[in-house]
Amino acid sequence: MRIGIIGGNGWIGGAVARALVAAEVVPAGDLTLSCRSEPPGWLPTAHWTRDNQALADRSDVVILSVRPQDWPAVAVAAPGKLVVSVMAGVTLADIAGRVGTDRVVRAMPNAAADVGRSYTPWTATAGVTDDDRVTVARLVGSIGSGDEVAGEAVIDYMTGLSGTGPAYPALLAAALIRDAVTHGVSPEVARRSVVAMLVGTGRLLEKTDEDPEETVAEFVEYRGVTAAGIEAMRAAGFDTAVSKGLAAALGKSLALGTAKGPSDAA
Ligand SMILES: NC(=O)c1ccc[n+]([C@@H]2O[C@H](COP(=O)([O-])OP(=O)(O)OC[C@H]3O[C@@H](n4cnc5c(N)ncnc54)[C@H](OP(=O)(O)O)[C@@H]3O)[C@@H](O)[C@H]2O)c1
Ligand code: PRO
Repeated sequence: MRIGIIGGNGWIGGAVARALVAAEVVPAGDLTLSCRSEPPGWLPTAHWTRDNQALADRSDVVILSVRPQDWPAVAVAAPGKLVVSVMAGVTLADIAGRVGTDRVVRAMPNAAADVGRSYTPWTATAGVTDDDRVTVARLVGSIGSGDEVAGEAVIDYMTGLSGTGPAYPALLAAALIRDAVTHGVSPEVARRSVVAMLVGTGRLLEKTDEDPEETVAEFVEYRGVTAAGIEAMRAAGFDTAVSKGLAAALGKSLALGTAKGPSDAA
């Protein structure tokens, strides 16, 4: 299987390329990566090009990983080929029509792909075969875990949830560290403690498979220090802030799909 990544030098395209080679889904020599600027020096045994059509012609699977506002300028035909898009917002119908194939997948990874820990939901057009599904599962598995989900509405929503990856936990971490520092904790200790707390929480939730709602309820029932913190955060609008943030992210994700170019998408 030869794979091409349009936007292969980008944040996500690069992470996927490195993961595909590391997981031996594809040897670097069967990987074609395109970019607009000078090809970079990393992964020198892959085939680098600025010609997206040449990339599509020498690939069995084409991954689209340019920013949504750059998509209108990408002219590429891959008739009948499997095309996997990671672009936010851009619809299956748009991609199928522009590329000329009925085998299209929309997948939504996140930046944790860089450390093999992306959660990547994906959905497919009716033309996608069982063999294609195996291929997509291998691509998704190389950067972490994922699920096939029922339809594009789920992908549009998940773009603003798991697609944001480390962004919301990082937002929380930054607020916790800022507060700790204003209370005299050294920045290094604040950072180390908060990062350890996030990693530990993830591992714990993964291990116990417990609903986080139950974890919170357990702490609230304990009626100690943690309960005081949780209740004050909630009274100050924590849950509302999260809902409003996710609604704004969904709105932007949908808007990216209808934008026609850079100024429209800003
Ligand atoms: N970043 C995330 O956390 C994340 C998460 C989920 C999904 N996504 C989606 O993934 C896609 C890529 O995002 P990103 O963050 O990786 O963006 P990025 O770092 O800006 O990478 C995009 C790459 O696309 C290349 N490019 C643009 N137009 C091109 C063209 N006509 N032909 C070939 N290459 C072209 C750029 O190359 P040059 O540098 O040479 O211009 C750039 O390296 C987006 O659609 C985004 O919605 C991103
Ligand atoms: N990162 C990309 C963005 O912020 C797509 C989902 C997460 O647009």
